Amino acid sequence: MITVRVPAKVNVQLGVGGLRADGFHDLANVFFAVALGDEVTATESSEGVTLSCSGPDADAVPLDDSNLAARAARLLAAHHGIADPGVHLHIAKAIPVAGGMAGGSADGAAALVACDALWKLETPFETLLELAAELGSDVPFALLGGVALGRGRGEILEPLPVEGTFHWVFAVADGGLSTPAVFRECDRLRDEAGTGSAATDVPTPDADPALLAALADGDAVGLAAALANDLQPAALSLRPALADTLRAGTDAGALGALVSGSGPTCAFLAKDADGAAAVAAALRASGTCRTAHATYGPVPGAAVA
Ligand SMILES: C[C@](O)(CO)[C@H](O)COP(=O)(O)OP(=O)(O)OC[C@H]1O[C@@H](n2ccc(N)nc2=O)[C@H](O)[C@@H]1O
Ligand SMILES: Nc1ncnc2c1ncn2[C@@H]1O[C@H](COP(=O)(O)OP(=O)(O)OP(=O)(O)O)[C@@H](O)[C@H]1O
Repeated sequence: MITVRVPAKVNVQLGVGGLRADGFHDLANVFFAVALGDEVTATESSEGVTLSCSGPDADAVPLDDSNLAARAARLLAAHHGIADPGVHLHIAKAIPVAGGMAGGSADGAAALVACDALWKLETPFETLLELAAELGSDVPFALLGGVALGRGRGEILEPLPVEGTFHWVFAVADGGLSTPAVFRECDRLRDEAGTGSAATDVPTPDADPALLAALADGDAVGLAAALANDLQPAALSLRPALADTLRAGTDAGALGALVSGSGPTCAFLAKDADGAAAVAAALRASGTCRTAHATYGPVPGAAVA
């Protein structure tokens, strides 16, 4: 039996370029791995690839072959020519489902690492990264962890230097948002703005030097000032009540706030651990979210516990 711990992510910068011919967008995606995470346990089985899930959101997690953990197990087996893989994967789910924190991607990355260890395959890390990119744009980062710049559709990763620990709060919404729907709404808003086509007139984004410097210096105030998410207007357009959540967190003393990835989870940067606990308590009392968690990062990527 192998248990793998895997982090959720927040995008401290999510620059979204034009819509590509393949339906994806080029990104300048600064991923940041946080301690709020899932655990995936792989056990030998003679009954094919099977799944179970526990945690408050377990009912929202599909237990069929669409689950990214099952897809990861099958992909790894196919890569090694294993015709009839057998594994039971149990997901202990703490990452909000469809929350913009890459929960499914995290489980896919964790399943790659867990099955690789269970089946004693010793797959090179570079190969695991390639398999991860086949599963989804966010999956390679869940393997890598830390802080990294993702280019292309987010899968071409460059680790970034970071100093110290940053303290975060995540406000979990009722219900999720569909990632493709949020990208579509981003394009629709851009087309509607009359500044050109969302497909052809959006420059390729780049990482913000001020944000990179704040990360490298361990400067929470500087990072808070540089937080930026091009998907935020789209998430707010689809879920206007998120503006109340963002305001409640900043009113409670957060240094900075933004929608996490495609949302609807909102992320708040705090001064220190006590500040994060206070912001989380205020958010829980505000009635503007289902719950709120204080956590920290960066933390490593998917690894055997
Ligand atoms: C919003 C982010 O979470 C930020 O990290 C990611 O960009 C989304 O990554 P993901 O959930 O792994 O997404 P994928 O499973 O690769 O793609 C789902 C869908 O999201 C849209 N998508 C995703 C990534 C990207 N760079 N451009 C896109 O337009 C596409 O419609 C795609 O069909
Ligand atoms: N292991 C999994 N855990 C949760 N959802 C999964 C999983 N595998 C597949 N899914 C499906 O993926 C959908 C998106 O879930 P997920 O939690 O990955 O969203 P997300 O965090 O918004 O993703 P991202 O931030 O990568 O865009 C779910 O609604 C569910 O149908």
